[in-house]
Amino acid sequence: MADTLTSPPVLSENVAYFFDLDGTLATIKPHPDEVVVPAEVLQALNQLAQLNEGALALISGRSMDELDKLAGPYRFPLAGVHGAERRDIHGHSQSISLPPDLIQTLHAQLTTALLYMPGTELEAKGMAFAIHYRQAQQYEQNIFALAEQIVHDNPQLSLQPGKCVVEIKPRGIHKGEAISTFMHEAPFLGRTPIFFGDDLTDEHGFDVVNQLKGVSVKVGAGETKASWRLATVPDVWQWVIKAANHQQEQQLAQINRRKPYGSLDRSF
Ligand SMILES: O=P(O)(O)OC[C@H]1O[C@H](O[C@H]2O[C@H](CO)[C@@H](O)[C@H](O)[C@H]2O)[C@H](O)[C@@H](O)[C@@H]1O
Repeated sequence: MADTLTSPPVLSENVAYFFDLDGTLATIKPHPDEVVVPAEVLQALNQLAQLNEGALALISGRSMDELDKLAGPYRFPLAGVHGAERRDIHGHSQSISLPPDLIQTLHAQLTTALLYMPGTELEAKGMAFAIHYRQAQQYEQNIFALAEQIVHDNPQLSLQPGKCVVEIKPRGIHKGEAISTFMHEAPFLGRTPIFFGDDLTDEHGFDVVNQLKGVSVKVGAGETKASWRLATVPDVWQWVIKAANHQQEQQLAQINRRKPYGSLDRSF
């Protein structure tokens, strides 16, 4: 079927921006540690945030510590680990926790199981685990079976499949909930949300943004609930830079329109 989704419009004002990280602001790399967001994109994100009273958040499966490192020197509002952690505009953080003995048991169980699947990798994120198999895709089925068994045995957990990864996270946690929480508080409240994401975990976010009559943007190919599409991560970068420049020009034009005659430059 032909793709009917087109590039999202650049919005002018009263926007709340939400961005996923891997596969959206950063191209997918063989290993999670190799990822970067280009400096000019970070600068444009910061400019967008400043032009919108700080209403810009990163909504990611990564931990907030990792997000701060990737977004440095800027500190944006964040939802990490698919929404299990959140930091608001004032820097106040909240996170869901699981019993420490359960975390310890799962860590040991997963570490032991992965010894038999060389090339796979465990990413421990406190209250969640990502099992990566990008370097050992022959184990995909075994990894899913292992994760499904763990979730079956522990009803407080749920599965989050992704790109060459299966994640085990606290049940009921998802990006849609995180975006919804931001949208109920300043400076996001009352604005039109726009959310860019590329993966299954982002579909929860698209749902919420669609309900709020916002703009949902899928990055890359594949079925989606999003209403708009950008083909690649560099397309997202270009969109962000264009949006920042556009909004900056609009605000300058508005300021100039409001200037009283007396303040005109009369230095000729
Ligand atoms: O919600 P996101 O910001 O998209 O984060 C999702 C997961 O991204 C990372 O893993 C993925 O990206 C890696 C780097 O490109 C890639 O090597 C891996 O195969 C992908 O699954 C991250 O490591 C996870 O913690 C995130 O949940």
